Amino acid sequence: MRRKLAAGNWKMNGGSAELTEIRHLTGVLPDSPPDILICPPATLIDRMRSQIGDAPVALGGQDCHNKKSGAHTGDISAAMLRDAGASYVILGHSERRADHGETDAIVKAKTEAAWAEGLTAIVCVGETETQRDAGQALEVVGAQLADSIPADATVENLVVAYEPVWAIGTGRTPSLEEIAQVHDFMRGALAARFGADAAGGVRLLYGGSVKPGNATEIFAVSNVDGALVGGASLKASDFGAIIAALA
Ligand SMILES: O=C[C@H](O)COP(=O)(O)O
Repeated sequence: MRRKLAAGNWKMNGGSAELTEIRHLTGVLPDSPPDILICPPATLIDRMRSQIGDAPVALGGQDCHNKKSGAHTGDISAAMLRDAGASYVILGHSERRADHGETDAIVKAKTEAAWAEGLTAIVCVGETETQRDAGQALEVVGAQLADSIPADATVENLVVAYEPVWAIGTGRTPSLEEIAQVHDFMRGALAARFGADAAGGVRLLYGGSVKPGNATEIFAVSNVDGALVGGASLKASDFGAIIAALA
């Protein structure tokens, strides 16, 4: 049985003032919540840890370097994330792939670094609008899965997020049938590579314009085990409603 996961990606948003959102969120959690994760900017992880107290909310980073330490100005290692209180890290988000030229090989190296520090990697995949219009969505997602995920994936160390690039921050979402098609495909691809048991336990998240208004129908889709939420995770009432839809 896969535990559902509601993951919030704050991206490059949030400072001291937004820490109050966490206090509001912990006040509206359902009695039996799914797994909850927030990935704030790295500058906030430590303070957010203090704000959360005993609430069942895990913290994660939004990226890490593939090296443990050294002369890499501006970068953060998986060990540093762990030291700050993170247990997850998002890797290969399309914004990193686009803004920083991250290739599948780089994502794979970062995933190995995350695993070496005991972090669970949320590896992101997803096609552009041009690729979808050309009928290449499954081919693109399949190649990203094959080339971004290292060989020793397990139920504990891997989560996969399907985020069609054209649905991120746009208010547009794929049809429920399209989400099901990609998620079923991903489950099959993972099973072919890692075996049915491991693949059957890896959580598959949908990401891209998830809101309180569409969360329930998306969470009912085959092989959707939760969501990676951007904009709506910044507001406690919205993220709380998405969490409730998953509970
Ligand atoms: O990581 C989160 C995704 O990029 C989705 O962002 P969004 O919910 O703002 O569309």
